[in-house]
Amino acid sequence: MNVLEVRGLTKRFGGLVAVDDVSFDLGKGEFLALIGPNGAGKTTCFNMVNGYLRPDRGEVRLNGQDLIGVRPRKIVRMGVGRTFQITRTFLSMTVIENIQMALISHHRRMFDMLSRATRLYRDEAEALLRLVSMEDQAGRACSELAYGDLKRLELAVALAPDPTLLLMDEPTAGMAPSERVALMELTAKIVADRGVSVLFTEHDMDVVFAHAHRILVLNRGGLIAEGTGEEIRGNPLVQEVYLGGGTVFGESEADHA
Ligand SMILES: Nc1ncnc2c1ncn2[C@@H]1O[C@H](COP(=O)(O)OP(=O)(O)OP(=O)(O)O)[C@@H](O)[C@H]1O
Repeated sequence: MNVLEVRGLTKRFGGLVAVDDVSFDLGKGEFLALIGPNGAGKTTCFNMVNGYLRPDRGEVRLNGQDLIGVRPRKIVRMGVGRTFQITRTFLSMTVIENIQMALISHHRRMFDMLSRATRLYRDEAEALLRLVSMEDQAGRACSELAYGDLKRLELAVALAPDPTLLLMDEPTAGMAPSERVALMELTAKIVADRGVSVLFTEHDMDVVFAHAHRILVLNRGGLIAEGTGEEIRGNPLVQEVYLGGGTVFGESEADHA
């Protein structure tokens, strides 16, 4: 059975059809990229999968269970994780406290902000830190972390609820090209080891072609292509959309700098 099944997903904002009759499947352990120019509808698609937005039409099923109308928190409990930016509040905490907080929230326990020495889920948090090779940074304040380390921490936090599906919206945004490759290699290794499926959006085509098992291309809300990296690179419609946007496959952003 597919982990995720999306059928006829449609969302309008006033007169604009942001997502137009989009259908796709995501298999177990698959790394699926959702790409497209700015405004193509990628984030809107994500937000309908994780319950932040209700579609006007269409179906979303996780392991056969209908997700339409289910609240975002419940969707997380059903196994959909999402990398999210660590906010200002969380920056004031240490690395390990951030992961403990995610574990505590997942297990519906109360987090005692005043008791910094909390031992709750410490072992599990340390295991997650080892997964992203940050065990030596457990006691550091997040505000001191380098950007690449913060992204690795975000990945560990997203894995805390033990998701079967991980949604990653532009996971490498703001990173240097070399850091992007390292983060995606780490992500690919972890998700393969844990059998997690990943749906990710990404503007860096080098990252997409290096890691996606399959690629979906959105343009103006509609799915215009689906296939392997090779198929997508050779697709004339996709080339036209990207060439029109000034992006040439095979050139990294560094080439434009
Ligand atoms: N809440 C909203 N209200 C009105 N229009 C919206 C809203 N959210 C998104 N849109 C519009 O819907 C379209 C799709 O936006 P979306 O953010 O999903 O695209 P995207 O592919 O994620 O773009 P980007 O790559 O720039 O993040 C855009 O035209 C956007 O302006």
